Amino acid sequence: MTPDDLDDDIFKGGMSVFLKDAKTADGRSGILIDEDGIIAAIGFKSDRKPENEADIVVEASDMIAVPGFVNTHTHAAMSLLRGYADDMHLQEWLSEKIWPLEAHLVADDVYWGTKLACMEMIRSGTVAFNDMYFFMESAAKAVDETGMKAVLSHGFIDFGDAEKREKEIRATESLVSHIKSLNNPRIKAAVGPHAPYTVSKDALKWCAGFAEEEEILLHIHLSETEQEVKDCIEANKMRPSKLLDECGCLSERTVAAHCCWLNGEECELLGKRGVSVSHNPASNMKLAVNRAMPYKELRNSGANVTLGTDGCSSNNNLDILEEVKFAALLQKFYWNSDTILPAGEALEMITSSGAKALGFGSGKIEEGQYADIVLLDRKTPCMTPLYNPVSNIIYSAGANAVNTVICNGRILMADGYIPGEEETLRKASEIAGNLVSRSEK
Ligand SMILES: C[C@H]1O[C@@H](n2cnc3c(N)ncnc32)[C@H](O)[C@@H]1O
Ligand SMILES: [Zn+2]
Repeated sequence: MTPDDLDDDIFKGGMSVFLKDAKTADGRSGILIDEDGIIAAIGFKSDRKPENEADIVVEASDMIAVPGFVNTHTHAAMSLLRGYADDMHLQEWLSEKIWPLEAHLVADDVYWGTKLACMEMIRSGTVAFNDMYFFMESAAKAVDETGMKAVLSHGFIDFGDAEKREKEIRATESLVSHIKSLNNPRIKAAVGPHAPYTVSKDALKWCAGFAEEEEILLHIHLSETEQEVKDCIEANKMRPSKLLDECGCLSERTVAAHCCWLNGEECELLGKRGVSVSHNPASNMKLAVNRAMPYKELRNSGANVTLGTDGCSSNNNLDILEEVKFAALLQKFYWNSDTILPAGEALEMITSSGAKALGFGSGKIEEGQYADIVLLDRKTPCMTPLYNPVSNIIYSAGANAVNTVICNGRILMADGYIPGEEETLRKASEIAGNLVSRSEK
């Protein structure tokens, strides 16, 4: 298949797809996806010819099929802020550059910023993400159009101000009811209290109660810096994880991002509550938070450890394959252990553990599951030779090895081509320029 041969109809979804001769990790060949987007069968002998049954046949003899990747912490529309403020101290970066600019955001910015982010994520094999930002109705529209899956939350920040709190409660309720009204299985709502240092205890309790009532996820930043831990102890006489627990914010529906400055007791607590943790190594290194997430303690405690990119202003891209290599390397470097976070576990972080955190199926290529599949081209330099596919995926593959991406059975990218990408790049550059000039007036 070459881009010239591609018929735009193949991107519409609702059709059966046969990935002819695509190899799975366990050595089976060929995957058949039905018109509802479900994996109907894996592994075909030469006497059975599903190409006669399927609406679309993808010639995939050079392809390795892996589960679609999951990014469990990002601020997608921050793609517009890529390169806007770098090499700064975290609190100054947020309060002097990012928040003043975000005050000028409008819904259209978030729509195009999220579309841009989706293009970038699809290019590195991501099918699902967990997003916390503003004007999330517009993010939902962007996600719907690109065909990805996402959990969307309004970034709730009240700084202890009762009036702000009421406004954030209304914004959260309205987003949740909007997303539920879409009735789209690919798009879910979550509650997004930004962090224990920006959200009051009353608001944290409200967020926990509302997430439980609505049976939706709670997405929060936790212990990214040492300073926020010190401030929390001073203000509340307890560490941030304990504070969140007292407010009811820790459960199996919680995704906590960063989690760098946790002590052993906190790791135990997160494990006991069944929290999902999102490790964000690139952002942590760039913002010099000075500690890596305690992977081993968290995993041993039973927490569900996953991976996120954070936003494009602290990363500065959304490439999950780059991120997963950073994760494996940072853990080894920081904890001075050559065996910590081996390739197989790193792959779980961006597939099955990520899917579990967001409630999007098993994150595996299995019959009966929604087809979330990435085809990696083995005929690229970074995939050659192929002694160990898992090793190549984690340590050598780049986004350039990602050839085809399928989400819920719908083809989002085929042979490196994503419909609508050109327009998105043009609009996003234009919108980003306008945003910055508005903020400078
Ligand atoms: C949802 C809110 O989170 C902010 N945000 C983006 N990156 C980080 C980070 N590393 N730490 C804390 N907050 C962050 C966004 O700028 C937005 O204001
Ligand atoms: Zn973040």
